[in-house]
Amino acid sequence: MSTPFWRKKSRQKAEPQVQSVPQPQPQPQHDNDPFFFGEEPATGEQPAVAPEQLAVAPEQPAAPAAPAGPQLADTGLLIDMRNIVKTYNVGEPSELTVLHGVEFQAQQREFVSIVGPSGGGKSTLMNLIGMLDRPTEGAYAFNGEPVYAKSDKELATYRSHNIGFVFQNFNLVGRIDALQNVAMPMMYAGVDKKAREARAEELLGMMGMGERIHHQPNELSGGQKQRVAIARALANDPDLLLADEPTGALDTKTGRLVMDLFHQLHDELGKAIVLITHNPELAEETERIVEIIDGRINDIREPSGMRHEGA
Ligand SMILES: Nc1ncnc2c1ncn2[C@@H]1O[C@H](COP(=O)(O)OP(=O)(O)OP(=O)(O)O)[C@@H](O)[C@H]1O
Repeated sequence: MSTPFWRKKSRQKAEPQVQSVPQPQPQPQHDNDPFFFGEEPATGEQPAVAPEQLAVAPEQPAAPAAPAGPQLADTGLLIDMRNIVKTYNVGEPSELTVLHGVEFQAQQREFVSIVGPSGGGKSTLMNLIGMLDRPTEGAYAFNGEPVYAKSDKELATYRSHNIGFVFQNFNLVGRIDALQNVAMPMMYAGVDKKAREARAEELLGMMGMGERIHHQPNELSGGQKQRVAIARALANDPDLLLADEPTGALDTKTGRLVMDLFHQLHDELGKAIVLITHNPELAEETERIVEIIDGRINDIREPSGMRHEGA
């Protein structure tokens, strides 16, 4: 059998460099809705669905005067997170530190998986990578830009242009069709109706969903819903796709097709992908496997089994 297409590339891994930085400041909690694309659609249009259907907070709190926190040197990395500590319920009896000084980096166009036992902090880290939440301590540069220097409002806009989310349960908006689901992030980004519907149609076509563009989510199979969700994640042409157990709700064969799509997006469109998975075989298909146990990085390895020093 010939080598699968996702095995064919090799990449040079640059060593990240970090400047010494001032002490971080705790940050206020952030709106953590991945489908909040900004306060109002930048087109000035009324959204096709009410904000509550989108789980979009209709009124955002005034942007906090966020301290910039520590600054990282621009290393050329896509993701550069340093000393990330996340404590939930600070100061309450239920206070719980879930991430203990995590260092997480990803190269441009890298396909990384995050694995580890349940409760270890994978989704917490994903929420931080996805800018859905802020850490208690730590620094994060995305494409060289300091993330925590941005207000919540700026972050929502920045996130919608740079990161596409794919979840286990698809998170499509019901009662609107596939085309409108995929077009929605573009409406919030200010793309006019004709252009966004044309792009949504193109993306759905790329996902093999060209025949289903006017189907609503409840008229689609699980695999089809996930393909619509992936098309939506691509709407604003982000550099990064964040996928949390994207095959978890699918049967093996359909999950395989979805995973092949991710490989295609990585290889053909150059998307960086961070995949959270409990499936070791899927993790083995990625370029680097990061294992988190009890809120700490336990191991970083390549699928060949080669270990990185300092893991
Ligand atoms: N919003 C929150 N408030 C308080 N505790 C939380 C919150 N979110 C997560 N936790 C706790 O943080 C810990 C890590 O949870 P997290 O969901 O990040 O783990 P995980 O590795 O993704 O687990 P799984 O594989 O089961 O999804 C758990 O003990 C969880 O109960």
